[in-house]
Amino acid sequence: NDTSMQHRNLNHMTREERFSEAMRRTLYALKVLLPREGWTPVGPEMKYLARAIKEFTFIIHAGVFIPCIMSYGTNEQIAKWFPLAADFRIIGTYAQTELGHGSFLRGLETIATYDRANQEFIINCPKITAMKWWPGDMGKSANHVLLMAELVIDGKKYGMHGFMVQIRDLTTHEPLPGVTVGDIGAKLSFESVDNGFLYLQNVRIPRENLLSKLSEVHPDGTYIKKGNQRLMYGSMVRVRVNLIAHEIVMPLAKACTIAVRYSAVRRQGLINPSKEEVPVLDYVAQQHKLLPQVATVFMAHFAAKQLVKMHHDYSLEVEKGNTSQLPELHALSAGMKACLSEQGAAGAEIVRRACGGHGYSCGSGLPFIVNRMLATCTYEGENTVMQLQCARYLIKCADQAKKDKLTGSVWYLSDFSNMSCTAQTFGDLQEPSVLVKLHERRAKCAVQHAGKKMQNMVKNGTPAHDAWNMMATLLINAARAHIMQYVVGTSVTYISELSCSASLKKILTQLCALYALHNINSNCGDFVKFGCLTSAQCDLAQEAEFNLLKQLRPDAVGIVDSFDFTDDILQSCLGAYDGNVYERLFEWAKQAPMNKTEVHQDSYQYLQPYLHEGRDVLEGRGRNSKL
Ligand SMILES: CCCCCCCCCC/C=C\C/C=C/C(=O)SCCNC(=O)CCNC(=O)[C@H](O)C(C)(C)COP(=O)(O)OP(=O)(O)OC[C@H]1O[C@@H](n2cnc3c(N)ncnc32)[C@H](O)[C@@H]1OP(=O)(O)O
Ligand SMILES: Cc1cc2nc3c(=O)[nH]c(=O)nc-3n(C[C@H](O)[C@H](O)[C@H](O)COP(=O)(O)OP(=O)(O)OC[C@H]3O[C@@H](n4cnc5c(N)ncnc54)[C@H](O)[C@@H]3O)c2cc1C
Repeated sequence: NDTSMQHRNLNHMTREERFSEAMRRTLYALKVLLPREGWTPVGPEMKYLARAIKEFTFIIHAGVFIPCIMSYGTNEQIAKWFPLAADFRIIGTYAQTELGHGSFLRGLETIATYDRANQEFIINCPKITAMKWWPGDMGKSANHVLLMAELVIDGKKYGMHGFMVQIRDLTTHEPLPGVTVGDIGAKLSFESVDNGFLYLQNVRIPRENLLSKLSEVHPDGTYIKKGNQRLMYGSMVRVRVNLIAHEIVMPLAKACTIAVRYSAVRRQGLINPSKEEVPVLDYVAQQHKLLPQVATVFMAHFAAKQLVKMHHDYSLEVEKGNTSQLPELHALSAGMKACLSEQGAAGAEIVRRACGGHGYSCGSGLPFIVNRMLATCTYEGENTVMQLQCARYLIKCADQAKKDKLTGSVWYLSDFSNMSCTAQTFGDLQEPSVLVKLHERRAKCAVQHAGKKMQNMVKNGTPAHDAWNMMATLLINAARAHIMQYVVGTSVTYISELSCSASLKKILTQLCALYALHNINSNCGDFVKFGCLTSAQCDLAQEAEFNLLKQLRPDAVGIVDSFDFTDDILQSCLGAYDGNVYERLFEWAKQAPMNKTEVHQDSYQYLQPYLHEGRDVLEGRGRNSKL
């Protein structure tokens, strides 16, 4: 109810207005509104905030830069920089991606050369492709960066390390000497974020600015490794784990709320010619578009909770020096981020399109969501690259499964029990345990299939790296299959252990079955090819899905209402709680800047001569048409 937090209509603002407004609102919320325990904003307001604010600033400052200080800094460095960053007295970003490289980190070109005489690092972008490009909050906001650069001592390269680099003056906010920095320009989304470019030329920083939890450089230039160097990639794992809830589950839930509510209001066409026009939600085709996406919200939410717990447990172990869980966590987080962002972004577009013409209007609130979700397929690890990382781990585990009993998320690779499906009715295929087994079997076969193909190629003389490249599509499919069995399996377990009313558990179980069956029916080629289902059972799987659509239709609006988004959060003429779609659309359009005058003078000047000629002809004064 705080008017300072109410959204102005984003679609009627310029990019610079949105950038400025997001910064005002973010600082107001985080520094004025929210109670805090040290850095952490606490209380129910924080949860509301994560749902409420459509456009944050300082996402990277808060979500990446500060956690990196904690992950890569020594206690002294944390004591120095954390309080400043936590209180926004320095604004930072995570500057890793370059103009020439984003996925292949070993190809990064920015270098930090140790100057022993002055005990400093000299930072350089040796050529244009080395310029940092994309980091959020970097173009106009940040005055510091956590710069990921190649450490060089006496001509020897030591790989990517993290350096704290000040880029703007703390009084004037002007770029410091040797720093060229700015905004990279208009993007598909994230209009309020100043993703930036950063060109560094002979910028000197003290030796103490190398974040030294995992390695350090002594004054004489001696390099000391202090831990598992893979932890240098830890920031990316943490963001991948956390972004699923924030940037995939939440936006998809908003999109589904809008589309389902609108579909319950929008009447278009007839089912029974003798009856009145129906709400489009009564069309099974519409249910088939919307309800599996609603189910995805819940299943992705449950799986993400499990992954967050796994990351938390791993973090506690790392504090004790045990990094043994890192390979599995990296593979799972990379795969989950890639597969759920792929599903989420596609799902948001499916439900947008299901709203017809008004779904194409920014007044629906849907284009904002769709465009923003598209970015999740690219940032924090481009999806293909992440799926291949996941597949790399699965192939290794499949080899190990031949001699060891595996545990964790890959346990099923060493399960050699009979997994044939005995389903005789579509009801059998709605059973959670049957659906879990089907997904495990499909994943196991997909991993083994990809591995076998590569082994055969290598046996026939193909170099391993070429076999890997040529089988990439199979490997990506194996990664997707692995994640799907993880999502279905964790969701079934989560729901079974949930203490809630029987009616709620029934709905959640139906949604879980719908999610699993929709995945089976969308990938039935795999399920038949790997002998998981017969062709007749595939028919039953389709019947099972259609039956669930029918069962869930009466509760569809109630289910999305349970996400509890206010109208101010949704900012949607189609998804407002009162369902007054047409009045809201008309009111919204009238507020558009284009309508602030009845005649648009700038364009009228071009039209005027022709209109006056037309007027004269119609009033009998003018010459006949030139044509
Ligand atoms: C307040 C809450 C906030 C919540 C968050 C909300 C976020 C909101 C939205 C934010 C918006 C934008 C943020 C975006 C930020 C960015 O995009 S930051 C930049 C992200 N960039 C990347 O992800 C780069 C991807 N590339 C890589 O990670 C590596 O290049 C790649 C892994 C692809 C290859 O690594 P290499 O070392 O070259 O080679 P490889 O041989 O494949 O791997 C070697 C070895 O290392 C293991 N490995 C790789 N990565 C990791 C890792 N991250 N952790 C652990 N281990 C890793 C790999 O498995 C291999 O192991 P093996 O045993 O030899 O098999
Ligand atoms: C909105 C947004 C915010 C961002 N914020 C930040 C930030 O704050 N900090 C930061 O450092 N970066 C940030 N980034 C950059 C982001 O991390 C990179 O864009 C991302 O890692 C992808 O790398 P790339 O752009 O080099 O794509 P590329 O890797 O060049 O991708 C191009 C194509 O090559 C393919 N490809 C690449 N490598 C392989 C491979 N090994 N095998 C098969 N195919 C391959 C990809 O699949 C893709 O199809 C942001 C990006 C966006 C869009």
